[in-house]
Amino acid sequence: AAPAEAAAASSEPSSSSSSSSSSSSLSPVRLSGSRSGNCSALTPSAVVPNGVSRQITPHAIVSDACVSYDSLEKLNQNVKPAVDDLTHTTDYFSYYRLGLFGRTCPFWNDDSGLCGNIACAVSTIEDEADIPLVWRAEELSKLEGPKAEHPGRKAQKERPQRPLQGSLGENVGESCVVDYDDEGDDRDYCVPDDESASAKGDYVSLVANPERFTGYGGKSAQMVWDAIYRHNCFKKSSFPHSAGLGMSSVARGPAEQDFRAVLQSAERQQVLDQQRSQGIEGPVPSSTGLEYEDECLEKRVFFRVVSGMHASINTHICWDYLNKMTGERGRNISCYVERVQSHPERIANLYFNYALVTRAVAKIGPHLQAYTFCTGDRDQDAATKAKVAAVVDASLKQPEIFDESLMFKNGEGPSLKQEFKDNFRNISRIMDCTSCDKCRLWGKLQVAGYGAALKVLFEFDNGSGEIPLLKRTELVALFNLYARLSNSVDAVTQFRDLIETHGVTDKLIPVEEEKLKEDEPKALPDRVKLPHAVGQGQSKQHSEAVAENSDEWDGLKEPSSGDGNLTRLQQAAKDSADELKNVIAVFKYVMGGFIGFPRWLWHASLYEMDRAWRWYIGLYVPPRESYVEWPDLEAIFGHKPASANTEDQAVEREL
Ligand SMILES: Cc1cc2nc3c(=O)[nH]c(=O)nc-3n(C[C@H](O)[C@H](O)[C@H](O)COP(=O)(O)OP(=O)(O)OC[C@H]3O[C@@H](n4cnc5c(N)ncnc54)[C@H](O)[C@@H]3O)c2cc1C
Repeated sequence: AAPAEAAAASSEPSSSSSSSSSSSSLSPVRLSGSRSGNCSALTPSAVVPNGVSRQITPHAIVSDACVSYDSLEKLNQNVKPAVDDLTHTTDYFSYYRLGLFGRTCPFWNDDSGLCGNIACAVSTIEDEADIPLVWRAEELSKLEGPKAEHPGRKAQKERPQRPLQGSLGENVGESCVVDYDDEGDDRDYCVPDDESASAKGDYVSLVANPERFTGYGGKSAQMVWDAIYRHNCFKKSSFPHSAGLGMSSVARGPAEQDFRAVLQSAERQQVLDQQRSQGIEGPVPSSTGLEYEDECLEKRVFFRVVSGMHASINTHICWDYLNKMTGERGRNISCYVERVQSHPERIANLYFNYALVTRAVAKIGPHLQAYTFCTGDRDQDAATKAKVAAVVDASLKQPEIFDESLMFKNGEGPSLKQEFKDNFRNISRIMDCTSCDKCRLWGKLQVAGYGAALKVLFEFDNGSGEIPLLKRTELVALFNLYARLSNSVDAVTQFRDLIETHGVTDKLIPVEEEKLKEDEPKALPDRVKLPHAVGQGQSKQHSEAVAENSDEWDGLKEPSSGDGNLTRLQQAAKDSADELKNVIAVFKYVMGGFIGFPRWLWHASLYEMDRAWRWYIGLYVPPRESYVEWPDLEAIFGHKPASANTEDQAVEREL
């Protein structure tokens, strides 16, 4: 993707070239160039020579948008808590329906082992034989949490409130989750028309499957990225000045186009492989046109969206990285520096995407007031609506952010609009070649999210008063994409601070306490935490969870070569911290008792004397106010300790 990246770099404003290449690429992100901040001032930017990565300063305007980097970071301080809350705590936005399984990679033959076969991804990275099973790429790639099949029309009709019959969990508001559109949204917007329409998709939990390091990589991942960057070219007819390697005629149907693309891609891949085997770095044979700096706004935007998505995924991988030998999770600074920070144009593209999606959310937001999120649960519906409104309010704090009205207007612009859309559909199909379920989930969701954002930006006219019709899947994808980008922007700012504190290091920076708690159920089953984790009324679910996790734990219990020691040490340290908290709580309680006792004794004595006097003179005697009771352990500890619950004790004994 080197030439394409150079093209992205070229879209940085040229006004501050003096600050460019000299500064260290390892220094905190510096963004360069400046612009008036007025969207209407947008012009195609000057071209810089291949390979020149400009440094950028915080006050610079993000190219092709109309907002500075630091304004976006400030905006994100409001957006992040709201969008995290929305995507983590509402049923509507935390489950996603998509066709994940049974799809074949339309670009390579699965038999070749290059795609669709998990083994190819695993075998090409480091030798995994020495790695405990739970940390191998194959395991890390698997989807976790509940999964439900899309119910047929009959089930939807017969059980409108419980069409999924509790398969996602008893407390899930199913009317907030089920997508009543049987056509499947991903097919509608992001997958070409000739795709098999048989699968109706599954519902998966986005919260149980966070986007983070999975170990997926090697040739399979490389081919997918290569395909994304090189297959999705704009037709030659739209590029009068583009490279001569493009398609010579316009194919009739999507399948025919794909076929041609596959043939072309195979040829290009051959040349690329040859170049790589000879150690030649440089322009890949491609028909993107970008290497020849076909720099109309639309084509730049298309590339920037893809590159920004790639940068966001890589930022999350480095942010939530796993050392597969020790099971330690943490921030991987050198990974981030290598993959993202040392390429300022990738950061620029990431921020550009953030601006673009913010604009889409702000544009559609007011229309969502009329939207019903959960047909069968009024409370959840109201709560979801309020949380969506909070995100939209936050996004509106920066009114001038991206001016979509400048796109698809001049020159070849209008003819590019359909291609833009088709290319996104194509990218969605390429995602089926990702042989890692979790990566495919997030890859597809994000592409669908960009598809929805582009639809909002370019299909709906602000002035017309027309209400944009987004389907459930598109809305869920859009807001979860926004949450991903918001987390990436936040991670970029936090990595900047980490680099200042730790320098560029290979050592993982531990994830703070809160994050560890989220991760524990995967890394350390509940059985380990039983005495602390069991709360009131949880015993049944708890014992089920223990049963479910016990296999996983068995894999970790007696690691053959000391693997997992660090994780258990972390757990031991956490247990000690919990105990210390309990001791402090008891200490405070006892000391509070001592201090309050004289006062209490004085009041109780006066009260009792008053009662005695009343009894003596024959007046009404009020009931006694003082009595002896056991301390309320829940109030002291903030939860009911396991030992106080006999049912839970039984579970403990069983184990
Ligand atoms: C759809 C998809 C989703 C994925 N999700 C995950 C995931 O959730 N967790 C996980 O651990 N792994 C995931 N991966 C794998 C991950 O993206 C990398 O491919 C893998 O970590 C190997 O990284 P790499 O350093 O070889 O370079 P890659 O990230 O594979 O990059 C390949 C080439 O693309 C170019 N490039 C890199 N970044 C950019 C950019 N921002 N803009 C332009 N060009 C760029 C570079 O020239 C690079 O050499 C996913 C892969 C795909 C295709």
